[in-house]
Amino acid sequence: MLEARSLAAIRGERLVFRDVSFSLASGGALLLIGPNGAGKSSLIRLLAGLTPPAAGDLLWQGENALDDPPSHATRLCFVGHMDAIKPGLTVADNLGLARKRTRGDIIAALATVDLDRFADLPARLLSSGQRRRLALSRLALSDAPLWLLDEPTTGLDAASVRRLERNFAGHRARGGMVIAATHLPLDLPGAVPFDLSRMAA
Ligand SMILES: Nc1ncnc2c1ncn2[C@@H]1O[C@H](COP(=O)(O)OP(=O)(O)OP(=O)(O)O)[C@@H](O)[C@H]1O
Repeated sequence: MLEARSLAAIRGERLVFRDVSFSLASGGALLLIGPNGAGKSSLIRLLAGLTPPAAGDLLWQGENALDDPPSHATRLCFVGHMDAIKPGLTVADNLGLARKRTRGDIIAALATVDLDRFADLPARLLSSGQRRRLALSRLALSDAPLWLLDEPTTGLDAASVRRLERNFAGHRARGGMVIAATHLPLDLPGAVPFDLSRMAA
């Protein structure tokens, strides 16, 4: 169970949102919505432990999640809106960077985004949508229960969006959780839409 209690975020000198509270159980999903600047990315980064909250608490199984950042990092997989891809490496080697992976694991992860046939291509040759798919393939290599995604479908074609939705459904069926910030329609059955514009400070 992930629980946010009265979270607030300051970016620069400005209080972006306050009083953000929600809880998410195993298998659950939350869709962060709101206009540009509402604080969706700021909240995702806060949930990922990348920036500290200005106020409030984040709990994981009832314990303060941010007291121990390395442990928090092991329970989540964050895919930001920047793709964080090394253009000089092959598609497959981009996935082998974080931890030692078998070639089989990497190809299987690439197959979840239909990029396996590009495994040995230099990543700089990928199109923008393909780069996005490569970034998203990291989800399949992660054992983390909490997936945090910032604008995951930007630049994806319709088939890739459907594939990602199936990957989300599979993760949730295995007890995982998905939190995604998006401006685009995303089929996350049963997801609670969370409108950050209501939380503007
Ligand atoms: N590093 C930063 N320094 C100062 N201000 C920042 C920083 N990052 C974000 N902000 C400000 O915080 C506010 C919220 O930004 P954020 O990126 O969280 O919004 P968002 O809802 O994700 O927007 P978008 O829909 O455009 O992606 C904005 O006013 C932005 O200018």
